[in-house]
Amino acid sequence: MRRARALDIQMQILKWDELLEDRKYLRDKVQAIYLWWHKPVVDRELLQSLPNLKVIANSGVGMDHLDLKLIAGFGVKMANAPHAVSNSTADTGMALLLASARRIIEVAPNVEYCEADLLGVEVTRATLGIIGMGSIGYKIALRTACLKYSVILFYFFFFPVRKEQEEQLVGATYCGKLESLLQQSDFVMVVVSLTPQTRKLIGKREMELMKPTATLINISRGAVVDQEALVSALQDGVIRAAALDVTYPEPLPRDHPLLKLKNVIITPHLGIKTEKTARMITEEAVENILAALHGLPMPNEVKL
Ligand SMILES: O=CC(=O)O
Repeated sequence: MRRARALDIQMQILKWDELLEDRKYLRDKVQAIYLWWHKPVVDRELLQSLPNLKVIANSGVGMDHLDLKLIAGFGVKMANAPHAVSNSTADTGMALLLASARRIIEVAPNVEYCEADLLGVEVTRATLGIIGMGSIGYKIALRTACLKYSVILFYFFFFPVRKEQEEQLVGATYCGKLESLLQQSDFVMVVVSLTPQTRKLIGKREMELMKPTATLINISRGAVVDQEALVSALQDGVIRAAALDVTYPEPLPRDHPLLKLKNVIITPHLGIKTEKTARMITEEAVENILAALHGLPMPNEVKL
């Protein structure tokens, strides 16, 4: 808001419900949309009804819920919030990794005993493969330094430029092939965005390449992992365990086979949900909106 005043912008914030009512004069005013948790749904009808719309700012990093081509076709700019979300999402990934390694969720209700067969796996000096070296992947790698992890990174093809400086900073080894990352890792952390190229990136074949003692952690989007293949892999001991903050659909139906397995932890897309992150996301969105409205470069513009 301070920034808004400095730039002499008069902002009127409209609630979505107000726009849904048939009040054309309000719709004509709208220049920016801040999408809070994927709402409202941005479809052709909506875009046609907002003739002065210039920018859509998303409250998170993933843009898979948006038809980017359609939006760009209306001449509307788009932005996400990759920096605001990186710490809380990396924390969620680490929490899932540690909880799965030490079987915390499975064991926690049983406070009266500790059976010998409840052995977990050690994380110190394990090998962690991070698929995706965006801002979240990097923050995970940073967090593992104190566990003396051997961190290997696989950049997916939409990170065409290697980030060698970051690799050195976190002591990571770049791994050119997904296959070798899967074969070497004790923990595989999936952090790529969902795109047509990454849909079901981790399927039956990829799980079979993993060690039978390995754990798969997904904090990106459910559809990056083939969920049917995952159920079989977990049932048949192809991999040790999975920890998922994302699934498809969300939430899973109550009778979904994943919910019946002991070697799975599922959290309800908790990734970025902290108070501080919520505030930072909004700040990042406002910065992008103001830049777009002033015709300035947007810090986090998402282009096709
Ligand atoms: O899911 C969270 C995000 O897209 O940032």
